Amino acid sequence: MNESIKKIGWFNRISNNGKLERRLSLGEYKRAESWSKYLVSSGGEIKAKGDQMEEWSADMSQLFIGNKFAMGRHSRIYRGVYKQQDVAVKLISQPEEDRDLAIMLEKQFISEVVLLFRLHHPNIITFFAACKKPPVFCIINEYLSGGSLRAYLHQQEPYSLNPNLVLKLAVDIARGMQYLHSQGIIHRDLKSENLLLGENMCVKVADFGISCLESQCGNAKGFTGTYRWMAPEMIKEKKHTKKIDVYSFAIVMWELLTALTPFDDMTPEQAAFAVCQKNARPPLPASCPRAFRELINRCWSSNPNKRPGFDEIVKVLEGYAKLIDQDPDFLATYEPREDPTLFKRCFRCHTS
Ligand SMILES: Nc1ncnc2c1ncn2[C@@H]1O[C@H](COP(=O)(O)OP(=O)(O)OP(=O)(O)O)[C@@H](O)[C@H]1O
Repeated sequence: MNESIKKIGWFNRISNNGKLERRLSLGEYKRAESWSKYLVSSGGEIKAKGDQMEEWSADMSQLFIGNKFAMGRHSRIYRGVYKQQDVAVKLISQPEEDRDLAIMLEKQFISEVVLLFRLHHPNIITFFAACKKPPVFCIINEYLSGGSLRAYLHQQEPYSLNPNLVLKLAVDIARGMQYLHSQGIIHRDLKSENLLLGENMCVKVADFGISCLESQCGNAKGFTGTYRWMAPEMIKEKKHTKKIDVYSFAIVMWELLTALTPFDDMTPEQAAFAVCQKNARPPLPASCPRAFRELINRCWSSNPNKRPGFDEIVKVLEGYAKLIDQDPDFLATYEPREDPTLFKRCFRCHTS
């Protein structure tokens, strides 16, 4: 047994009806050896167009599953080892009693796998493989030991993150989103819970369950994103564009600056109403550097056309990062109105 497998300690298995059974001890594991015999037996591969299926389908003889460490609304996430690498295994089980939900989860699974398969970027979670054995689906991604950005922020004192760290994290997120948009994909659920931390506080964008190709997104009717991070046009169920992710990015920047939950004195529905009807936004702290304040205010503008795209956001943030290299106090002392050329300078230092 290799070291990675020993590390995760316990091993689970899926029964013939697709249910995850109790953990196996190491002794039992030796008999079970891997998930292959449980998950692959009835040939539940992903049915997809073309040859992609072959490339996505997990080689189940190479998958070992350890402890559950997180849960989503309809999923459980386990540590695991796949082809000798640390992975997170997301198991989605379709409820027997709710056919509509079961169909929706299957659609989301297929869509997430199709999108993940084509994404390759240092700020996007790395996808390894997937398998489908209704009523259970699994997605195997790289394991990110830092957990979610939300969990990290909730361990910090409010307003305590160093602005330079805020900038570093924001640059990572913006680069991931810039790449995603360059691929024609809208994330539609960008929030700190769907941002994961890897080595050296590198942030990676994750959870593409409700993402879509911009050309195929349609309107947002029946949509299940998260209100506190959701752009007003999305809440109103109008046709939406990539700019909804820019709005959510502004809320994530607010989270970085405050380490709090947006609109935490309201229910999600009250927050949605306040955003749409009263143009409410979570209050930026007085300590917020002006460089961030200006960018955030543009990004969460109620008019999507006034929001910058991620190309511009990345350039601006990278420009700030370069200026910090020259002057570590740059963010504290930045006075934009007295220096109208700053944005241009930022662009120049990025491109030079
Ligand atoms: N690859 C990973 N590495 C480390 N932690 C992970 C990984 N994938 C997921 N997690 C953890 O599991 C949580 C839920 O994962 P994810 O958002 O992918 O599930 P989900 O079913 O789509 O959730 P929801 O539908 O509620 O948004 C994340 O917030 C994170 O804490």
